[in-house]
Amino acid sequence: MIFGTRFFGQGMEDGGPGDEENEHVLALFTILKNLNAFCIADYFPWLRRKIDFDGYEKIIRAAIEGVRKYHDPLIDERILTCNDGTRTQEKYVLDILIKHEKPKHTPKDIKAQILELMIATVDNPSNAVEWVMGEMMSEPSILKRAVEELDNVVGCNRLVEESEIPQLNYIKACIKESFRLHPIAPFNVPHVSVKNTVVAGYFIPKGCHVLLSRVGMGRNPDMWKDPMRFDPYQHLGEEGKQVVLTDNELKMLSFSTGKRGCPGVILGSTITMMLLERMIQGFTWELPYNEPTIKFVENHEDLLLAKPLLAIAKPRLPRYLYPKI
Ligand code: HEM
Repeated sequence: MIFGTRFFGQGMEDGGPGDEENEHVLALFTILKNLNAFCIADYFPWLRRKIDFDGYEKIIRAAIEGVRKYHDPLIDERILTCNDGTRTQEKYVLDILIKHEKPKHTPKDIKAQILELMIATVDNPSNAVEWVMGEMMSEPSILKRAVEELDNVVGCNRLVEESEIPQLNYIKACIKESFRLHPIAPFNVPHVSVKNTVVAGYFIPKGCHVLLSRVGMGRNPDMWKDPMRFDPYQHLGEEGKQVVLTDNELKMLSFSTGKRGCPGVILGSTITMMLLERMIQGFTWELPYNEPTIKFVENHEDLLLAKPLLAIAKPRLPRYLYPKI
């Protein structure tokens, strides 16, 4: 979508990502993991490259280099071919950024924007779906109801399409519940107040760093009944009412809200929904016999499942829907 390539490098023989993409994704996750790290040079820029308590500046510099060694040569080459007229297509985000006229973006801006889009997109959908799959497998009635919804709306002779998302309300509620109970990170990205202000009776001085706790909101017992239980029903509301994955009342934090809220709500919702729908429509899922239970334990630095979910998938639709098997 951004570059017009599925992943960096040649990939594996089976069509999956290879070493280069693994390195790229690992570097993106390192940046994300350290988003809230305390770096003294953020407050006193003249200390940059001089004092680096706990080494966070070094970690982030290395991770950014790890990402940019894949991005930047492609961006530089695309800028050349767009500018000399060899490339006329405006098919991908990169083409659009390069050809944008008012304002005209510099190569430095384009590289920064692409890096931002990459770190903004990579983690939330996969984390939400991994947790929801774990929750569904440990509570099979949830999985059964989700699969029944797909069978009723789509049937078993073709794959679910994006246009059907509005009719898959229960599955949407499962994803929303995953965003509530299992956010990818304990805090939202840091914000800085631009003027003195009062929010909910709290005085926030100008220049203050404001961190919203995603777990504090999503697991708040004053707001949610039995907050540690995975319960998609609490998002369903009245019969026929659409479930939306955003929460502008900030009872929980999925995409956040306001001027700096996530600009990728529709794309992010679609990626997450399609990933889960295709997985549960296309396959039955079981735990391996040597690991029959799921340990719902979170990582220390982020809130990913500490031990990645391991499950066995078996096709459940007619054979012609799996051309590569
Ligand atoms: C399920 C998927 C996603 C979730 C849950 C999610 C959630 C969020 C959250 C919580 C923020 C922080 C908002 C704030 O600072 O208050 C954010 C920011 C952002 N997101 Fe998403 N996001 C998702 C997918 C995407 C996608 C697909 C894109 C790209 C097209 C994207 C682009 C961005 C950008 C550029 C920002 C920074 C906005 C700014 O600082 O002004 N996100 N997202």
